[in-house]
Amino acid sequence: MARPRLAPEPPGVPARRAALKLLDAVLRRGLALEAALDNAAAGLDRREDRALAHAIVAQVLRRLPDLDALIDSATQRRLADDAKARSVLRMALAQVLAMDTPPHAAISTVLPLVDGGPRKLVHGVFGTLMRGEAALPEKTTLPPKVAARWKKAWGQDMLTHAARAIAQQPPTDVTLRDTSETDALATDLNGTSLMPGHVRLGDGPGVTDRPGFAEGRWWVQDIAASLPARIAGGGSGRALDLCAAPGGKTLQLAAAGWDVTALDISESRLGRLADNLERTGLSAKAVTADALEWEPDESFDLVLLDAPCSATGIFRRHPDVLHRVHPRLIDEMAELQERLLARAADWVRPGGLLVYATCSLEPAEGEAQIERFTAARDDFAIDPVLADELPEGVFADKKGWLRTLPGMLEGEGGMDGFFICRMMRTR
Ligand SMILES: C[S@@+](CC[C@H](N)C(=O)[O-])C[C@H]1O[C@@H](n2cnc3c(N)ncnc32)[C@H](O)[C@@H]1O
Repeated sequence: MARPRLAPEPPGVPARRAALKLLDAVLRRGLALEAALDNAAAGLDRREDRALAHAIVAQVLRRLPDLDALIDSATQRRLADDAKARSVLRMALAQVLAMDTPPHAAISTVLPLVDGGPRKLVHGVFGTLMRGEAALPEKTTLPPKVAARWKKAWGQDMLTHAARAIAQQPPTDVTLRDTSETDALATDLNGTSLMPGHVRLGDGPGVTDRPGFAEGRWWVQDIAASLPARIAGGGSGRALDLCAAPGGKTLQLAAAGWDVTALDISESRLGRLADNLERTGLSAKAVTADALEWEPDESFDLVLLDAPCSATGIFRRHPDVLHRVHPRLIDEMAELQERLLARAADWVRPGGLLVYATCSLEPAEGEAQIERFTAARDDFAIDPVLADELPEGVFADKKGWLRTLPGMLEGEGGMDGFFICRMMRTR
């Protein structure tokens, strides 16, 4: 017997249904936003719906404590953190208060998600907040545990900058294959350059439709993420890019003249690296392996270890890290980094360079690693990062390493949080 056909959902509802699934995957199951997207959006036919689901959830994650405070102000009994009613209210409010969605569109597309459940409650709370002209506070509230951790590490000022940064969409930076094209491409891309070989995109079409993309004259990479390979310098020797995929730093090293071996444990991420090499016409030898087990045949003139980390430094682009990264994960990552660093160091030839980097705002994944490493290895010395290797307004620490924080380049749109240290093997 033929099954009865389900009536199609009203327009706008499938994207919200996917958003609800995605929000749950991040907040309850602790998955990364990007990693959970394919599964959450599997039933969607239209690319626009997938992008909308992602945008709604990213916006909720940016403003979660402030959205929850509004919801709590309009409920007599506090809704549980993981209550469906709270989730759909977060989504509807984020759309009205931060995405310019008209209130009737925001609420009518989430109510079907609580059919047979707390529909009346959701409608009532939303109505109360709209009638009261609810607004998000000017100053964004960071999740309390993150704020406490970062305040201890970096002080109150950093929190103010981080709160400002999370409320905004970060700019898109690109790194150029050929530094001599900086002025020409800054003009073509309607952007501004903060250092040779860098352009911050201005208004214009989507990234892949911009001049020079198809010919591989540049790739997307935050200016902070471009600094580890920049300070590795140009070279004609052998470079090992350890933990290389999807390959932003491999491309930089290859463009700077290094003979690059790019190693990563993830075959699928190395597939993206292969695509990037093809588009840019650059070359590198790709190796799929676990760096904790692999052994090279010879040593390298340069080893760049862009280690796996908590990724809290890229919270502007991946706001999920603010809600799913916990001290235990940071400790696990720090332990892995320590093991990777010890192996990476052994593969540097005497006189060669080791660059260690993480896109983390946690000292355990940066400063503490290098303090411990240099105390244990007297065959390595920090090779201080110099002012003329950095964009104007960004300075190295007096210990010679570079720590980028929210607030740096703030007037120009900010930069991601990174820790970078260059060391030389002395013997
Ligand atoms: C921060 S990302 C690298 C980003 C990359 N360097 C770039 O610039 O595009 C860290 C990478 O480490 C890889 N990774 C994690 N554990 C690894 C291991 N044991 N051996 C090799 N690669 C590993 C992950 O697959 C991931 O691609």
